[in-house]
Amino acid sequence: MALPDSWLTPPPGPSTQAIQLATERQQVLTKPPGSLGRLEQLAITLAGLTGSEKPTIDPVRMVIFAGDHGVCSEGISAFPQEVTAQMIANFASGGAAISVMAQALNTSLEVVNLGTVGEVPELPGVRTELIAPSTANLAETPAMDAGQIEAALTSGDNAAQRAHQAGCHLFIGGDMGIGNTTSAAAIASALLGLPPQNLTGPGTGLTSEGLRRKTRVVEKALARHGEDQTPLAVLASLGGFEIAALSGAILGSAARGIPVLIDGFIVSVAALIAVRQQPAIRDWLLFAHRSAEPGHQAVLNAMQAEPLLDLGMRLGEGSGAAVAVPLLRAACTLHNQMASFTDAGVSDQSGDQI
Ligand SMILES: Cc1cc2ncn([C@H]3O[C@H](COP(=O)(O)O)[C@@H](O)[C@H]3O)c2cc1C
Ligand SMILES: O=C(O)c1cccnc1
Repeated sequence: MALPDSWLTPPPGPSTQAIQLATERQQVLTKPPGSLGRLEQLAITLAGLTGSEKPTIDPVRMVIFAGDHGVCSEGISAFPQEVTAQMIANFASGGAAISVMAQALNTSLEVVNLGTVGEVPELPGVRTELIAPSTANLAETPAMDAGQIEAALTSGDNAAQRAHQAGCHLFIGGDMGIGNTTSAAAIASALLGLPPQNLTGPGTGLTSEGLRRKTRVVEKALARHGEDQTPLAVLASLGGFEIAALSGAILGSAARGIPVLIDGFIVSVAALIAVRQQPAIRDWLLFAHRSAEPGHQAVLNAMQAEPLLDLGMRLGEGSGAAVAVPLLRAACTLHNQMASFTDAGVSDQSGDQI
């Protein structure tokens, strides 16, 4: 299988010199040290990742990967499978949550269609990179064959390459695929060795009866899959086109020195695959929010991630990451533009501790 280089090569480390300079700068800005809370460390982290004492996240690149899931035939979503294709059109026409946020934040938004059961016409802003109309039903057989997973990973890596060529300083990946919370729960169960019951949630809004059925489907998929925890094997067996592309995009961004702002449950599961494959990429990940999907916390714990926001969001599309962009911008602007004690003629903290 011809995997992208980023799947095999460790990413560069953050710049220790930029971290040192940014840490010193934080100490001399006109505020009590530590008073900007997590925004201070965020600026220092971004300095290390961008290799600049004064970091920026702009331009930001957002990419939504879309694909359908064969497991929908098990009745595991509150919504019909056609919604995946319909939402691609909605992304293109500007009506989806992530489209509205991209417009408001003045960021570029790409949509990559990896294959849907419903038909999608050629639309501006939508790249058509069809792999198949959907994955196979992961409760019965592996979701993807070798050629399909390779195509999905490469699609993600190519998106990271486009972001790199465009000089982007932050990558946000988003997901669209009815049924993908089932796939993500199965992947997380396999990788974390936790019971499906702990990781399977209502997704788009299943009833408690629906949730019981979904949990049984994930249990069946895991029994079929077995014990193999190799990231690529888990992804092929239990994943989706968009989840694999997200893993490829995350690895590809880190390999090219682009920090990645991770969205909710689905993107975090894609990140977990990437981290298990290449632990050094963990440094390149910032976590935007805690999804209301109950499995998310265990996935965050596995990566020692403390997200910035906890708003009860459970949409996907990269929407939680988009909502956190102004926080990252604020961290950079404060760090870059505040005056130092010396420049502003403000007295420094006295040596006498009272
Ligand atoms: C209108 C609509 C817009 C969405 N945008 C993201 N998702 C999210 O919900 C789906 C996963 O939930 P489940 O596993 O329960 O199907 C994915 O498509 C995900 O991107 C949406 C879902 C719907 C219905
Ligand atoms: O947190 C997510 O990524 C999520 C939650 C529910 C449905 N779709 C996505």
